[in-house]
Amino acid sequence: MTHAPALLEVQDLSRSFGGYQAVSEVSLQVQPGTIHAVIGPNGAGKTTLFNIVSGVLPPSAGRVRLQGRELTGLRPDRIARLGLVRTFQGVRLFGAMSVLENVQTGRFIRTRSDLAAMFLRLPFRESRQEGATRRRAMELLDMVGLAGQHAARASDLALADQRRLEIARALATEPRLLLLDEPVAGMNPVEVNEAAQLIGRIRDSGITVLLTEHHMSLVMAISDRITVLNHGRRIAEGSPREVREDPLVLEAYLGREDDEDESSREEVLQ
Ligand SMILES: Nc1ncnc2c1ncn2[C@@H]1O[C@H](COP(=O)(O)OP(=O)(O)OP(=O)(O)O)[C@@H](O)[C@H]1O
Repeated sequence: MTHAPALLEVQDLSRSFGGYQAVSEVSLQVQPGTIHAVIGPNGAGKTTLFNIVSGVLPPSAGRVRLQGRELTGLRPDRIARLGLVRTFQGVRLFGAMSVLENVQTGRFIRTRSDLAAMFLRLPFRESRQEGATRRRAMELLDMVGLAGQHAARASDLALADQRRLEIARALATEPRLLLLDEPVAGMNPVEVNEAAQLIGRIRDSGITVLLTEHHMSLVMAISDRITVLNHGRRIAEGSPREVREDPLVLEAYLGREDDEDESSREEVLQ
């Protein structure tokens, strides 16, 4: 089987904190048009990997490329303009702004003067560009199921809706690759199901998704490919079925007697 060139290439990435090696020589390739998950027990290095890929942290060694373009060492806003954007485990919205305005801030990474006007609440003309931005923002709110709440304050939304809004704002930057950091943490089963459908729709709209998540049944249900980390190292990669049956993966989850996360240990066996 021949693969299209990878959209994201992570090559021999390492990161240490003091003497502690949080990520060790991790390589992975994300194919365009896929949902690719990075999983692993607590402390495996998933967030550190995401922080490096999105420019929040520099690596100690290794490189990151998007469509062959070097991202290593670039700042997050520059990386976002090149087409890679992320959400965070803890939701980071502009709480005092409306739902619609939050999505518009994502769009404005390409038009900074409008962004400044909005932050300063300057009366800015409804230019043709601004009108288009607003329409696109409403389309994205519709896609994530929040169009009816566009005028609400972001901080008044329930957690699941805040996560949806964060995704809409990220999509407003028109990414090629969307990184989702634990997108369903704290959600109930109905919300998880809705989030799974949304992530599928995002992939089907042509945006590649790289996500990390502890919710194993979600990961197994929606991922095209899964990379497994343990103690900072890549221990497995493959389809959900291959990963689920990999003895090294089972050992990584089962072999930790001190692991309090019973649910993920049981779920990985499903
Ligand atoms: N800024 C930091 N300073 C020191 N150690 C850190 C720092 N960030 C992460 N670590 C350590 O690196 C290791 C990997 O952490 P990381 O948060 O990347 O794991 P994770 O797989 O995302 O875990 P979780 O699933 O619990 O979020 C952990 O042992 C963590 O304590």
